[in-house]
Amino acid sequence: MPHTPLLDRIREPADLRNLSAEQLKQVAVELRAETIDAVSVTGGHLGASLGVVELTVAVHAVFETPHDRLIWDVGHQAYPHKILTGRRERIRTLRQGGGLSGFTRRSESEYDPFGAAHSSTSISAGLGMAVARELKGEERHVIAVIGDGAMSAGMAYEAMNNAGASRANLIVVLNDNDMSIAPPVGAMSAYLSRLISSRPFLSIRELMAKMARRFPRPLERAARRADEFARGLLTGGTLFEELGFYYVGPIDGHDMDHLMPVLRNLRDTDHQGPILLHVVTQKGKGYAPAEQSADKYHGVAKFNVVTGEQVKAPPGPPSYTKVFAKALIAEAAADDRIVAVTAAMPSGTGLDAFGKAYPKRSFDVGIAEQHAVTFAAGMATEGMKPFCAIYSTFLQRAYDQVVHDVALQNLPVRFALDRAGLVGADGATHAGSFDIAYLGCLPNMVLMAAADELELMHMVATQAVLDSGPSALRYPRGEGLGLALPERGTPLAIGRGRVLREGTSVAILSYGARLGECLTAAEDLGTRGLSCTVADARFAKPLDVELVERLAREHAVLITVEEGSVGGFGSLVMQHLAWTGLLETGLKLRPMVLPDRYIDHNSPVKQYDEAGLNAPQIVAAALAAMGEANARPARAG
Ligand SMILES: Cc1ncc(C[n+]2csc(CCOP(=O)(O)OP(=O)(O)O)c2C)c(N)n1
Ligand SMILES: CC(=O)[C@@H](O)[C@H](O)COP(=O)(O)O
Ligand SMILES: [Mg+2]
Repeated sequence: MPHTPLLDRIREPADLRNLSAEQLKQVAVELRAETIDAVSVTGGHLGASLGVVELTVAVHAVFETPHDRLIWDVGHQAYPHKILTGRRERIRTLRQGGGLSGFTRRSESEYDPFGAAHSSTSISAGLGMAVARELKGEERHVIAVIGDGAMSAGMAYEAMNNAGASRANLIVVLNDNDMSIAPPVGAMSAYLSRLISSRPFLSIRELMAKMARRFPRPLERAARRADEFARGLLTGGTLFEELGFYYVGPIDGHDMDHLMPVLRNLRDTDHQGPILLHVVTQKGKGYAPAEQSADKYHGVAKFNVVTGEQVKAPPGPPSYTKVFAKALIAEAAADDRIVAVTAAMPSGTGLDAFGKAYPKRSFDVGIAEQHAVTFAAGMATEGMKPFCAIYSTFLQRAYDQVVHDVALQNLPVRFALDRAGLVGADGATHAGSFDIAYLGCLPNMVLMAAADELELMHMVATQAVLDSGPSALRYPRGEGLGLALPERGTPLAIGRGRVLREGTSVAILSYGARLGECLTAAEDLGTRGLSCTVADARFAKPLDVELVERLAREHAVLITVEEGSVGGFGSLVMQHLAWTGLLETGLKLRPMVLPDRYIDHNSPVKQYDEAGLNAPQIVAAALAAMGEANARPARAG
C-alpha cells in the first residue's frame, strides 16, 4: 500500500476544503498512487482515472459536493472520485461481486448524483438537475465532466443545444485527453486540437466579460455579443459559444495552480448561462506504463505496479471477438462489398484487425451508435454489405435507427452483437440482456445466436450471403471452447436448428451460448433416469417451427434456454406453440430466461448462477416439470 499520510486524513471532500494549495497538490500525488495501487489488484479502467486526479481534487475542493452535483460522464474515470468520497476502504472491491461498481452509481453514494457507464449522458442529466434547481428555488452548482470521446456522441449536442437556449447555469468540464478507447476520430476531435493550439487571448475576453457584467441586460447582451465577436476575431470563436456556452480555456488539467483559481472563478461568477471549461489532460498521466501504452491502459487486468506488466490469464482459446474478426476478414476477402462499421470500439469488436486488412472498408464513426446504424443503412441502399459491429448493450442507443432506418426498409444491414448476455465485471450497465427481445419483435429481422466459435464462423458466413434483409448475430464476451476452426465459415440454412442429442422425456432447446450448460444438464438428467433431447435452435427468427413442434409433440417437458430477458427466444417459441394448440396437450413448457431484475457485476459464472441459467438450475427445472407431468393424467393424443 502506498504511503498516503495526507490522503489518510480525507474522509470526505469537505476535508479538502481547509487544505492549502500545496497540501492539495500533495493529496493529488497520494491519490494517484492509491489509484494505481488499487487498480493493480482489481483491474479496471486505470487510464481515464489517472487523467482526472488533479481535476477530481480541485472540483471537490472548490465545490460543495454532494450539495453541488458532480456528474462523471461514462463514470469509468471515477475511481479517484470514489476514493475521495468515502469509498477508499472498499476501492479494492472494485468490479467484484458484492463490491463497488466500476462506474458511478446512485445507490452507491450520495456523491454519485447520476449513474453512468453508457457515454454522453452527463450534460443532459446535469441540465435536468439545473432546471430542477430553478424550479425548486434552490441554490447549487451542477458540474458535468465529459471526455472528448463522449463529446463525439449526438446526445451531447442535443444537451448543449438545449442548455445553450435555456441559459441554465451549468458547468460542463470538457476533459480533453485526445483519446477515446482508441485515438479519437471525427471532425470534433480535429476541432478540439485546433482550439487547443489556437490558445485564446483570455485577458481581452476577461475584460469584455467584466464589461458585459456591468451593463444592464440589453446592453449586457450587446457587450457579450461584442465579447464573442472579439473572440471570433481573436480566436475564431468556438463551437461551444455558438451553442450558447461561455467557453473558458483550454487550461492545463493537471496544474492545480490553474485549476483552482479558474474553478473558483466559475463558482463565484455571476455569469448567467452555461459555461464550458476546456481542460487538457493526459490519459494515464503519472504512470509510465500507462502513458507509454497505445491505449493508455484504458482497461487493464491486474498488474505489477513496478513493471506495469499485466497479469494475463494463461492463453486460452481465441475469444469470440477474435473469431468474429477472422470470419469477417475471410468473407471480405471473397466479397469486396463487405464493409464494417464500429462506434469507437475497434479493439472491443475486433474491427481493428479487420481495419488492418481492409482499411478502406472499415469505418470508426466515434461514439455514435445511432449514426453508425443509419450510415450502414445508407451503404446498404447502394448494394454494399455493411457489418455493423456494436455491443448488444450499446445498440440499445440506436434502437429507432434499427427499426425505422433498417428493419422497416428491409435493408440488409448485418448486426454483429458482441457481449451478448451477461458480461462480468462491467455489470448491469453493459449486460447484453435485451437484444433478442428488442430485435425479435421487429418484422424482417433474421436473428441468430452462436452456441460456440465454430457456429459463429458459420453465422458470419450466413450473414455475408443473406442479402434479403437485416440480420443480427449475437455472441458472448470471452473465450470460445477451443474448437478447430476452418479458414472460412459455411453458410447455414436460414431458420433451421440442429439436434445434438436425442431423447424421449425432456427436450432442452438452447438458443446461443448456454448450449454447453444444456448438454451438461442432459447428462445429469440421464443419470437420474430422464432421457433428454438437446437441440440448438441457431435462429430465433425465423424459428425452426418443424423442430419446435416435433420437440413439443414428442416430449413431456420442453425447456428453452437463452442468455436473454423475457420477451426473447422463449417468448417466440411460446407464441408459436400457443397458436398450434400444442400448449393444450399437457406439455410442460419452461422458458428459462434472465430474471426480471438487473444482475450486478461479478464473474460470469456467478452471474449466471444468480440468473438461474447454469446446468444445475436447468436440471432442477426439468425435474420439477417432469414431476408435474407425471402427476397429471396421461396426455391426450
Ligand atoms: C454509448 C457508449 N458507447 C461506447 C462506450 C464504450 N466506451 C467507454 S469509455 C469510451 C471512450 C470514452 O472516451 P472519453 O469520453 O474521451 O473518455 P476518456 O476515456 O478519454 O477519459 C468508450 C467508447 C460507452 N461507454 N458508451
Ligand atoms: C467503459 C466502457 O464502456 C468500455 O471500456 C467497456 O468497459 C469495454 O468492455 P469490454 O471490456 O467488454 O470490451
Ligand atoms: Mg478522452
